Amino acid sequence: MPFLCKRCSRKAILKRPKTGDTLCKECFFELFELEIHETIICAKLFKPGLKVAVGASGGKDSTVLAHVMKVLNEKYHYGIHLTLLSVDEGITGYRDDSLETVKRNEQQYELPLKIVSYKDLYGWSMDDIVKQIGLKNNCTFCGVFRRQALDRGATMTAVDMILTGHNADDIAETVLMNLLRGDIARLSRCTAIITGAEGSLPRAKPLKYAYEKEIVMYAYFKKLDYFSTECVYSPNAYRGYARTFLKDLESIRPRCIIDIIHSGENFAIKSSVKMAAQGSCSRCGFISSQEVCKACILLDGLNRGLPRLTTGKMKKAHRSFAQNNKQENGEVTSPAD
Ligand SMILES: Nc1ncnc2c1ncn2[C@@H]1O[C@H](COP(=O)(O)OP(=O)(O)OP(=O)(O)O)[C@@H](O)[C@H]1O
Repeated sequence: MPFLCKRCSRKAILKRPKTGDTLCKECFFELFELEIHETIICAKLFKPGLKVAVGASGGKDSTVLAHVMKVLNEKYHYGIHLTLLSVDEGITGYRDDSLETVKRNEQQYELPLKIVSYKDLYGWSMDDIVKQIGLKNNCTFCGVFRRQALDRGATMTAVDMILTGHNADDIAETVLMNLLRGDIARLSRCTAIITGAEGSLPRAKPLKYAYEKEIVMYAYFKKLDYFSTECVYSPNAYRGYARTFLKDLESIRPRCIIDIIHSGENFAIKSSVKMAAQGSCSRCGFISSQEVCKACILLDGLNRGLPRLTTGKMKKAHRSFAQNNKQENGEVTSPAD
């Protein structure tokens, strides 16, 4: 006997990873989109007229996000102006191919696309950086530069908010990683649906409760055009451990992903714990919790031929930056003078 859809009694074609319910394709699409809509409404993410950029990498998450945002904006009349924003990190054989996908998405979804590149913004592509520093630690440069490049691209196109395709699995992994590292500051903000609202460009994660497996199913059944290759410059090893652990937990108890996110949301941090205040970088003006942001410190290390200095202890890198800055401004004389 065929399985029937739990909602409408038509023939079911899938079992929802999140709940175990058997569903037909139409009910799955409806529920998947409705849950994202409810996440958006509960968090009061949008006001009519808001200019919103979807951080579009061409991968499954951001492609599904762009598609669903377009559907929901029309269906529920959010009144927001959607665009696509891509960062070209300059990774041959990876980002060049995925950007081709984003360019097709631009046509398919009729959304304007802006691409910013590391080469233009920083003078270095990831291919250049890896040539300089090798494969170890290159993710540090890529992650820090990408974060800022999205802010820079958003400023250039005058958008009010950036959406990223972080999904429930990503967030649960991040909770686990921050717990294991004892990083209270990040733990306190990694489950927030919206971050950076004070003084900097807000970023939101509408897929925060969407399971990765369901995102893949949605993309597959909707026949969305996305790019599915891993970065050629090695995955983030530490996240890999958290991912494997989470997948093992999920195979025993699928709810564990949502449970970990809810636990993260309910952490109470003592008011006496000192948190770094977010301000702006004295050099580039973009968001920073230090006087000079990490992107400027990393770039300074690259430009001075000392990139490894900046992948060790950040205090040392900040000291070296300050010393070099003083010398450049003639405030101190070097021992050779
Ligand atoms: N090069 C990029 N340009 C624009 N946005 C990006 C880029 N890389 C990542 N993002 C944004 O950050 C989110 C998380 O990226 P990450 O690479 O950690 O995850 P992912 O699971 O591979 O996402 P995706 O499937 O969308 O590629 C993406 O969904 C996207 O919104």
